[in-house]
Amino acid sequence: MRTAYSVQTVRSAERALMARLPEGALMQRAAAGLAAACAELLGRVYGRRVVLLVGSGDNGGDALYAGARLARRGAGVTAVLLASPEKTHAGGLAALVAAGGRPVAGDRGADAVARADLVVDGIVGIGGRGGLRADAVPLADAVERARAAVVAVDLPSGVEAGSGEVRGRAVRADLTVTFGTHKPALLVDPAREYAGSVRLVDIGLRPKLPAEPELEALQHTDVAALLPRPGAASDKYRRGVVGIAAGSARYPGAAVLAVSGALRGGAGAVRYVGPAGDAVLARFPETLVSDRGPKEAGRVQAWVVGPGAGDDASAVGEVLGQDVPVLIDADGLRLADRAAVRARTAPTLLTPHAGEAAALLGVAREEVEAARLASARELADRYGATVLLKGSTTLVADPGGGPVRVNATGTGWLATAGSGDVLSGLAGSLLASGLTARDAGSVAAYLHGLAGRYAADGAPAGAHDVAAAIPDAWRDVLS
Ligand SMILES: NC(=O)C1=CN([C@@H]2O[C@H](COP(=O)(O)OP(=O)(O)OC[C@H]3O[C@@H](n4cnc5c(N)ncnc54)[C@H](O)[C@@H]3O)[C@@H](O)[C@H]2O)[C@@H](O)CC1
Ligand SMILES: [K+]
Repeated sequence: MRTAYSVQTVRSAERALMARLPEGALMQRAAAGLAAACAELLGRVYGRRVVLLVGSGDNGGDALYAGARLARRGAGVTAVLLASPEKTHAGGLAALVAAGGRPVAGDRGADAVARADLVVDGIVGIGGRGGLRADAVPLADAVERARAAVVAVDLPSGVEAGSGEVRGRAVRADLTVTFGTHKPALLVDPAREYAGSVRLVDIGLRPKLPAEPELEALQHTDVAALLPRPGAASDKYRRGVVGIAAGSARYPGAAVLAVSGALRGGAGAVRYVGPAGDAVLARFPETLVSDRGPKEAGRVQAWVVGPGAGDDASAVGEVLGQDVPVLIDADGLRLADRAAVRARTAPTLLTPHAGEAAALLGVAREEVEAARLASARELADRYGATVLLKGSTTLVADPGGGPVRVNATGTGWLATAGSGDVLSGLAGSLLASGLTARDAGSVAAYLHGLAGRYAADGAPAGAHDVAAAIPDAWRDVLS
């Protein structure tokens, strides 16, 4: 499991660790890791031109000490100081000068950046607020124009460390070297896109961090441990039956696609109710098609409702009244009564994309995209339900707090019609197999993302290809 902690938690863990170490020891650990990553990226250090962008805080201190290490190995190091030398990290600046590095004032930074092989962004780290300040913006522009590789110190400067929001200009890095633990911005879009690849440097912080992180990203082994496996005594009913109430005369395909995901999600059987039974059977004869409403369709262990439902609210209402886990997607989100969702005692999983989440929250879509973490949490609390917010990094938030799951297996190719229907079927199937809403949502997002990669393999793929690739993703996780 990859984890990220809030800025406040990182600060208090750092304080606890620093109290037991000689002064400056933590910064030396950080700088050593940073310098090693820079050297690796450069290949050869001797004779290369390194430019440090140095803000007035400890983030700048890290950059200066790392720059001193590179200067001692023969790099030509220029430190662009955003603040006056008196307001710059004193120890770091002295170390850089002693190693032969050259400090210059901020207004000479753009020229230096243009000639650099490597730029180290130490403008601001976890102490930053509200995008880059005006004096740092021309440097960020110069960095974007430059051919140099860009390494961000702890975080790309300008992103909001704790939320992943980017409210203004921020530096775009090829690599971010972060210390002690990931910060939420390194896992959540849009900030994540600014970070490039991320390397975590161990500075000994882990024992001081609490058990519960702010964010969790599942890895293969975590997903493997959660996947349902049939035992010797399993039959189709014990493996779980998932009910799909989806599709309409206008959108029969949504039903077919939701069933296609559900059949690959581990439930023992898929039951379908709705007007698209013929289309479903034509494609998947193993489906149990019922011509009654959800209430009379027979037992299921979980329901999926909403994909392609159009404007028919009756199925949503019937499903919400049943005391089994329910996943609500697409049209169902609009049709579901919030009070009815809140009143449920069995788990509910809502799976909106940013536009649907915005409609439920009564804000603009752009606001949800800018503040994904806060939006997922807010929606979960308003509905008293688990929320899976789709996107290039999918988030899964439980109501009432606790770590939010973040999934990064997705690919841009998944942004294709019907792909969400497949995800809802898959997640519903996992719910029927007995996973919690949080686990079902995050495992489904993980498998769906991997399946998207297999299906696309560098070229466009349709939603039905994604569904067909789920078994490959499943095998990959277990191997
Ligand atoms: N505390 C610790 O034990 C450690 C801290 N480390 C480094 O220290 C950093 C945190 O240092 P600080 O608390 O000094 O804070 P930062 O260095 O992140 O930022 C504070 C400075 O940035 C300026 N600033 C704030 N917002 C800005 C903006 N929007 N645009 C431009 N400048 C802005 C402020 O004036 C302040 O001087 C971490 O990110 C990490 O790089 C590491 O050395 C590891 C150990
Ligand atoms: K930085």
